[in-house]
Amino acid sequence: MSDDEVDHELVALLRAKFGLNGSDPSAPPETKVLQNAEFIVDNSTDVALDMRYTKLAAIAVHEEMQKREYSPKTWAEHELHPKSKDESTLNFIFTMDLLNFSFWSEKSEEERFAVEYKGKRWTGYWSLVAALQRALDDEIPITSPEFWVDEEKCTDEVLRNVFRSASEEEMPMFDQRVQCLREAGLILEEEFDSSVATLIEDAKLSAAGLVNLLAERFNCFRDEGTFERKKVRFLKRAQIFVADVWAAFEGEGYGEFNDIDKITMFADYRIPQMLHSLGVISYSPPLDAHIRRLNTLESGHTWEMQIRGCSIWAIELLRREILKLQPDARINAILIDFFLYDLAKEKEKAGEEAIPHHRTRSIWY
Ligand SMILES: Nc1nc2c(c(CN[C@H]3C=C[C@H](O)[C@@H]3O)cn2[C@@H]2O[C@H](COP(=O)(O)O)[C@@H](O)[C@H]2O)c(=O)[nH]1
Repeated sequence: MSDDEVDHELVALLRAKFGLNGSDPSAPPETKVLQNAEFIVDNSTDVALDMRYTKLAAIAVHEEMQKREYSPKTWAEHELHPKSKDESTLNFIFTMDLLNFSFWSEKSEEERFAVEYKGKRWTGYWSLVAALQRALDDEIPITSPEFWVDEEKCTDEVLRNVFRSASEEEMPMFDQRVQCLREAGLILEEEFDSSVATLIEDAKLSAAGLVNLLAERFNCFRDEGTFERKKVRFLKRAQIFVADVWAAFEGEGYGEFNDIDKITMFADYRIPQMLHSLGVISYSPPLDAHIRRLNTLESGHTWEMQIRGCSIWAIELLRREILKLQPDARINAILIDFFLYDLAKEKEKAGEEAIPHHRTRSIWY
C-alpha cells in the first residue's frame, strides 16, 4: 500500500472515530434540503407533481412577478416590516423568525387570535409582526436577546401582554414560543456574545453555512424529519431567516451572502395550498379527503413529509422553467416563494376558493 493510500486510510479511520462528518472542510457548505426534497418526490405515493401545470404556472408566475417588479426591495414595502437597514432590523427579523410558525386556527375569522395595531386587526403571520412592532412602540425591548434571558424584566406575564389577543383566543403555541425565546437567548449569550450580528459574521457570507449553524446550535431551528427511514432536512425557519435578512438588506451589509441561491422554498402550510391551486401538486384521494375534512396531520407523518418535500421541489422546477423562459431573470426560490405567499394571502382575502391548507401543529412552520 503506497504512503498516499495509507494516509487516506488513516484519515478515513480518524474521521469515522471522531465522528467527523466526512465532508472536506474546505468544500462550500450545503444544507442538503433540496437533495432531500428530490428524494421525497422520488418516493412519494400521496403527493404528485404535474409538469404541464408547472410549465403553465411558470409562465403566469413569471409574468406577474415581472409586472409587480418583484425583488428583494418588495420585502420592506410591506406596511409592518422594518425599513431601516441596521442592527435593530436584524434583531427584529431574528426574533420574528424564531416565532414564525403555526398561526392557523380552528376558530372563525372573528374569533381567531388577532393583534390590534395601528387601528387594524392582524391575523396569521402578520399578527406576529404586529405584536413585535406594538411591543417596541411600548418601549418593551422584545427583539433584544438579553431581554429574553432576563428573568426579572422578561416574565411570562410581560410576554403574555406582548402577544395579547384582540379576541378570546390566545396566540397558538404561546408556551412553545416563550421556550424558543428563552433557549435562543441562552445560546446567543453563551456562544455569540448575545449578538445576532456575531451569528451572521460567524457564517462568513455563506447562506447555507448560516442555515447549518442555526440548525446545529439552536434546537428550535433544527427542522428535520424521517422519510422512508432516511433523515430529511426542511430547515424552514432557519432558511426564511436568512432569506428575510437578505431581502431586508437587499443583499448588502448583514444581508450579503455569496451563495444565497442555495436557499430553497420555505416548507410551510401556505405555499403547498397555493401550489395545489395552480395544479402544480396534487393529493391522492385519501390525503385530499383528509385535508378537506380539516383533519389534523401529525407532525412527522409521511403525508406531511411528502407535502413539504414535494413543495420544495415544485418551487425548484418552477425556478428552472422560469429561467428557460428568461435565462437572465433575476429570480431564485426565495423570491418565487415570497411572491406565492403574498399571492395566497391576496386570494384568501378576495375569498377565492382553494383547498384548505394542511393542519399540522408544530414549531417548525
Ligand atoms: N413559505 C413561506 N411561508 C411564509 C411566508 C411568510 C411571510 N413572509 C413575508 C416575507 C416576505 C414575503 O413577501 C411575506 O410578506 C409567512 N410564512 C409562513 O406561512 C404561515 C403563516 O400563514 P398565515 O397563517 O396565512 O399568515 C406560517 O407557517 C409562516 O411561517 C413566506 O413568505 N413564505
